[in-house]
Amino acid sequence: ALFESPTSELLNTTYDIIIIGAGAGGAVMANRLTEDAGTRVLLIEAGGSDFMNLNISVPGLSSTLTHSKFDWNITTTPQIGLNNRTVAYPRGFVLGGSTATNQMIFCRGTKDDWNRFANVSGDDGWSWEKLIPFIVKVDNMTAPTDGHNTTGQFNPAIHNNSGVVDISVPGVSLAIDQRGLNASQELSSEFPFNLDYNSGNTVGFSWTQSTIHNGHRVTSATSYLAQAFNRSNLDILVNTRVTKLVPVGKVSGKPDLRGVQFAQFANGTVHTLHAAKEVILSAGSVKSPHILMLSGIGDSKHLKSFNITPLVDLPVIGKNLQDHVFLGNPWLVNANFTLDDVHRNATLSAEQLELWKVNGSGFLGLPPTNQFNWLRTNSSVFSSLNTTDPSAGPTSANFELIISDNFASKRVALPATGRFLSIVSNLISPTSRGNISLASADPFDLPLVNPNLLGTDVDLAIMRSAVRAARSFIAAPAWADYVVSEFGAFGEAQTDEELNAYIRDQSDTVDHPIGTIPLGLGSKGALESDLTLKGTVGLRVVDASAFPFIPSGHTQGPTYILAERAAALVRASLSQRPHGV
Ligand SMILES: Cc1cc2nc3c(=O)[nH]c(=O)nc-3n(C[C@H](O)[C@H](O)[C@H](O)COP(=O)(O)OP(=O)(O)OC[C@H]3O[C@@H](n4cnc5c(N)ncnc54)[C@H](O)[C@@H]3O)c2cc1C
Repeated sequence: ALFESPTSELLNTTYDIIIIGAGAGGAVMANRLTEDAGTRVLLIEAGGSDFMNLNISVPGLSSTLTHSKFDWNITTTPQIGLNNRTVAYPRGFVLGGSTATNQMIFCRGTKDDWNRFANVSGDDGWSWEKLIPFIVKVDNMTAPTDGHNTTGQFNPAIHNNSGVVDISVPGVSLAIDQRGLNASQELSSEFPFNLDYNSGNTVGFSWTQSTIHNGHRVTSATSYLAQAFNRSNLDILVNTRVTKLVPVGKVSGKPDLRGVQFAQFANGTVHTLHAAKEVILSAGSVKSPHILMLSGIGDSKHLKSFNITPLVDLPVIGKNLQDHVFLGNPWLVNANFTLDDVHRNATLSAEQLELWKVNGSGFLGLPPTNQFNWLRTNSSVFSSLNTTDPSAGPTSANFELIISDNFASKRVALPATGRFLSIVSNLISPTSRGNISLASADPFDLPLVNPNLLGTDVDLAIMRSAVRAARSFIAAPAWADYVVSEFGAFGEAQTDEELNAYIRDQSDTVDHPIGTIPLGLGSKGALESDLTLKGTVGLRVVDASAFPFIPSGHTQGPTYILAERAAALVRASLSQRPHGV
């Protein structure tokens, strides 16, 4: 059942499992663990239950979600790599978490990404090969909204048709799509066509796959949670923030963290529930480490400076934050329509919304891009800096080029006139590491978020290669009669120094934080390979904070996959101890 507040019925129930956070990780866990009718689960979500809100459902309205009631409204600390600018750091605050507010691109990660996780965790179960049964449990490839023939746009052989999350290739074709394909053919050694970037090897030019079905956004709430809503062994409590984990005792000298405290408002009543079997922390890469720190788990010195009594000293918590970097590069184009028209013209956009309401068709049902390139930086860039390639291996890109039929910038507003083509350069295998730290000991205060975007010279060099590659792609004959000129500050940036200044001035986040409670052996890892928190019992972390390295793709798919295996691990461990912990 769904609870908008903690009623006495809920407070008097004994739950086997308490899950904190209903995003990508938490929703998978809630679904898979309640498949066993004998397991009683409580899912606690800080945000509300309005996950079918129009602004969430319509893909083309996703830009309205940042700074809305569906957002945690976080701003970063000043970013040294961005000339000390602060940037918005959106995180979903609703059933579905960030899957309800994201840009819907669906990636699985690569063979090398997952094999690296297997290496650093010492567990072959995280390798690509071993994960295939879990990978295919996630996505369900569906027909695009316009029903077009999708031959040559993805490889059906590697997709399941019975996964939980509906995905599709773009449902409306754009005038630039054919030019993109032609450019990849004309420059095939630099931008080779890749039939399916979700094969384990992303490298090349591909059609996008998105969490969109019939023009509607698909979230972890409309997929994993919707399947489980009516199960009598699942309760969902919304509008409620977990403030702290509390030990219920000790097992072999380790704190047993099955106690969960929560409240609806700052200074509101604090309730405590104890899970009979396990607590699953899935509050995402910003809030999961925050909750641990509030509970005395993290870098003891840091915690003591806020008068929090340390419980477990795990200095790595909050410190391995990694994120992708966004930079929109715009060209003025010679076209009589681009998506800029929909963004600028209120009448046209209202017409498109009416069309969408009929059957999900029209431009508002599109993902932010129909095609992209995933590319590797020339190794000479790394040798000239006396360093090695930071990507996980040859199947992983160093950067992504997102082809957008509009002015795509997080820094500069859409100009009043002109039509645009943008290539967003996305630094996909960064070396910078940032951190999450406490701003205060008050659980209703947000933590300090420092993703340290472009914090290293290597990252800046990869970004320069990404801007230069965008220019090479647009130099293909396919664009010759379409592109007029580079626009604004982009056009001025040619030398290395000019490029550095442009990149630092215009870059932003791609909203993919990971790694703040990483899997890994030794002091580099906070989690054992089964995702239990080191030095404790009764607690697992199942969300994007568990990745030791950032996947070289967008992060919702890898989080779903991680959670599918996590659910199998929890179920196996529950079946071995049916009568208690
Ligand atoms: C604007 C934006 C664009 C993105 N674009 C893409 C994209 O195109 N493709 C892609 O693959 N990924 C994208 N992502 C990233 C992707 O959505 C995340 O990687 C993924 O959702 C992470 O899952 P998670 O379970 O770790 O966290 P989340 O999905 O963020 O879920 C965490 C949940 O925990 C809840 N929570 C937090 N604290 C508490 C608390 N104290 N008590 C109770 N509940 C709590 C939150 O409200 C939230 O619902 C984007 C993200 C954003 C924000």
